[in-house]
Amino acid sequence: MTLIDGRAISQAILDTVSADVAALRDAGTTPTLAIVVPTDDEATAWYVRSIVRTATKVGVEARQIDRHGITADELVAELASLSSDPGVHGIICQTPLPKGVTLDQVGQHIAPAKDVDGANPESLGRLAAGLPAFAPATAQAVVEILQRERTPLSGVDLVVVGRSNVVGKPAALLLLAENATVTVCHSRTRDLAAHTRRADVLVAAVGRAHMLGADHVKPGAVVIDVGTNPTEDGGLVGDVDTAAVEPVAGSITPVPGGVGPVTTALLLRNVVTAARG
Ligand SMILES: Nc1nc(=O)c2c([nH]1)NC[C@@H]1CN(c3ccc(C(=O)N[C@@H](CCC(=O)O)C(=O)O)cc3)C=[N+]21
Repeated sequence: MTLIDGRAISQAILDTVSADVAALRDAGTTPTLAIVVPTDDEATAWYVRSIVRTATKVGVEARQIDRHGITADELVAELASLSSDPGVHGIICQTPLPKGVTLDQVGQHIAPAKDVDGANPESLGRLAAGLPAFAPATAQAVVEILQRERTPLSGVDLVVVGRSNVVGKPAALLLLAENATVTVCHSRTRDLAAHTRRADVLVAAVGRAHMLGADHVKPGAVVIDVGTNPTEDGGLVGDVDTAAVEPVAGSITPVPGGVGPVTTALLLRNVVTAARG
């Protein structure tokens, strides 16, 4: 069993991003990411700090816009204003959103050219149609890890557990584009284990701590654990019970140290892509 090193993959991506940022800066453009923070949620605050820290390291300017408890109308106005600001290349609006506000509602006000976390439904539609678009960074991270681990994808049985617009659905679309035979399972799926046990590649994106155990995994399978579920003692666990699955799987991404760091690196890579225009 191999533990996949997400931090090393993240660093490799960031090395390329750093060089690309330096070239853009030499040409007179400072890649700039606007981070709209509509919540004072602690996990979100951690993620925002981590984006700002990593952005600073690679030379991307991170503009943090704290708007705790913002209304839907105000958020729409903020996103529209950033969309037309020529000094801003990428926009991410952190979730969770204030009560009564949904990402579907506000995401459409992020210009697709700046939609570096794939929040605009138009970006998801373009992805489905095979047109150039930004996918949510977490969904991209799943594919990037599999490619860097040289996991064959063409024709393989691949199961995604979870169908959210931010992870499961876009990950399934990206993996379909890699010619995997993709099955999407979800909360209404009958006999989940019967599906997941057939998977050469298993992607867990449900958001429930340790939901998948040894019984769900095919011997030798590659397991990508997207879950970042906070524990009572302030730690973080995945959707997969890693200790239980270790003797069965061929390789697995740990939590922490797996998909999370790669997500942040790809968000910044997307900002560079957006800044190139
Ligand atoms: N619009 C939007 N897009 C997001 O992608 C998004 C969001 N909102 N809201 C919050 C969640 C959370 N999230 C994480 C990303 C990286 C780590 C990460 O890198 N975690 C480290 C360790 C953290 C620790 O040890 O506490 C790791 O997994 O190794 C965690 C969580 C992205 N989110």
